[in-house]
Amino acid sequence: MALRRLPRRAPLHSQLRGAKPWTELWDTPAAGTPLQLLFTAAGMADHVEVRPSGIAGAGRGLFARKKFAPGDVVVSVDRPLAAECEYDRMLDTCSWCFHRSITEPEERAQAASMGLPMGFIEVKACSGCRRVAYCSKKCQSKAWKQDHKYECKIIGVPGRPPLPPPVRAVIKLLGRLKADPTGSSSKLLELLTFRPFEGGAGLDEFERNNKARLDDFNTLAHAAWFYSDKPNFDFASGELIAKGFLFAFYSNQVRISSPLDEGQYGSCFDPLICSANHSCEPNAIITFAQPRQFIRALKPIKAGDEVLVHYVDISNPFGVRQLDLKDGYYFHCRCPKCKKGSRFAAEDEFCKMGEDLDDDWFKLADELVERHRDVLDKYMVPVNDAKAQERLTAMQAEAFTVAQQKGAVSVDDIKATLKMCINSGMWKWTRQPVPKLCRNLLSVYLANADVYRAFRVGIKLYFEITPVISPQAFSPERLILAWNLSTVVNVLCGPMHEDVCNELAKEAGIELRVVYCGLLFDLYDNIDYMYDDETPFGVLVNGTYEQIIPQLGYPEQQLRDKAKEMRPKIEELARSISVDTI
Ligand SMILES: C[S@@+](CC[C@H](N)C(=O)[O-])C[C@H]1O[C@@H](n2cnc3c(N)ncnc32)[C@H](O)[C@@H]1O
Repeated sequence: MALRRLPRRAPLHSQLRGAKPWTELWDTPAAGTPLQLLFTAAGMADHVEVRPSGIAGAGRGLFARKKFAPGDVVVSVDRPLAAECEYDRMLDTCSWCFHRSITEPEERAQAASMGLPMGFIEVKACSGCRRVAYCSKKCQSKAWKQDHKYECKIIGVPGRPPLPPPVRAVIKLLGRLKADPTGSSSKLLELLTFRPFEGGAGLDEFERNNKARLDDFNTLAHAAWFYSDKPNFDFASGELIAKGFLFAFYSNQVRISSPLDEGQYGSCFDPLICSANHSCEPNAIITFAQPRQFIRALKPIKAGDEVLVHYVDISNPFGVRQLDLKDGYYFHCRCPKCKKGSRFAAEDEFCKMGEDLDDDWFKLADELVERHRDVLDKYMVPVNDAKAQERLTAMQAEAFTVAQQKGAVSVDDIKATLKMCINSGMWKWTRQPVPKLCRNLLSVYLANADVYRAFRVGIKLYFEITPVISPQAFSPERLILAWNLSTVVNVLCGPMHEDVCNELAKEAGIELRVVYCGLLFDLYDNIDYMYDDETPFGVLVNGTYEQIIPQLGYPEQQLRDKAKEMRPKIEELARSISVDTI
């Protein structure tokens, strides 16, 4: 971050002292019940309501007012209130609708030939700032009208380093509030009632626990306020409001990504969506459909049930989930599952008791204890024997460090870590980070166009691992994996890989074309629960299905029966793939 460090300021709690408490500010009759205005504006008042959460200490939560079946849309917003592109996406992704465009000609032609939207979309930089881009005049004009006008001159200053996405979000929110401090924009102040900020208490807690981060945070909030021409408001100091907005964005932001692309396009914050609390056993999920954002039911939800989503990967063991929530969202999870602790959950189980680690692994484990001493707390595995606990914890730290490493990781490093987990006899294939390591291996094989190996790890993931960690067949993980695997199998069915097809048919009785159809059926039957026909992924899946299946010259039911018959064979092949042959 290339921002100049600004002069130290008094701690937030002392600035707040003597000021009107935040809660009082928003309790004026004009403000209405916090969040009610936003709900009414979005027309969701009949579907959901906000009231005290069933999770102790979690503040408010989102509750269903009617019943929802799996896949139903519980909440829908046309575009999140604040949504910003990542630094490296600002010139290839539309800053309004978040469709990405591929700029490299060869890659673009390939994407277009596969029917992928990023092969057709073209973005143009804003002629004012040249820092952000749009895919159409319509998107540009919507963005300008809503809030780009407040940041265009600020971010376009020649030589000024790009501002972090949350700072840009705050500049725009301040601009909106400044332009209309008492009118409809005043409802933006409801953002300050969000946990963990709620009246500045979250910031005070932040200061107690993480002083260094608070300094950075104050610097960024000051920068947003300063660049916005230091606005002030009758009801509170502009800089405090900037802090509140920044904290609300930082601690509640949701990643913007696309199922058709790896990586992150941006981050967003929407008060309606963000009123749902986290659970490690959620009944709903947040999805993004460029630029619409939804909460969709994962399980049946009854009227009166709290709608709970996941903020972090819930297939991780208890300790890792708790830390991810603490680091990313600044709270300790007190969902019903976490209240029971770590001992009984499937994702925390090892194949054997920690004390039963084979002697052969002691030397490696002791080396890892030294290497990961600083993070042992984070990966702690509770075991009765202290030495066994330290060793298993260090192995878990090593496995997660490799699995979460950013940037290029070699196939050898991933495989060595997988071997440690599986050959030590401690990990199941479904215990994290083994699934993550397999997914990383799949990405590397795909990037290297190593189609056969991608197929092997892909079927291991799709037919053996993911059904356990993502039980709903329409979960994004399952659908995305089905799509990736279907493209791999389709390539293997081509003339270049005839030998592979023949060998699989001869050795295992597996017909790859039938496997391909089976994957298309899985996708077609489940896609609507998560991505409707207006989303790029929905269009792609439905379009591929409608083009391919009728061409095959068999009645659809006959193809479905054949795919069903083939399934146990491919599942058996998946199970037979060992850590040495993956
Ligand atoms: C996106 S907001 C959700 C709305 C929030 N409960 C409110 O009252 O504004 C996230 C905040 O809710 C609280 N929260 C959400 N899920 C929680 C959980 N499982 N356990 C404890 N607190 C939770 C935390 O304070 C967290 O920072």
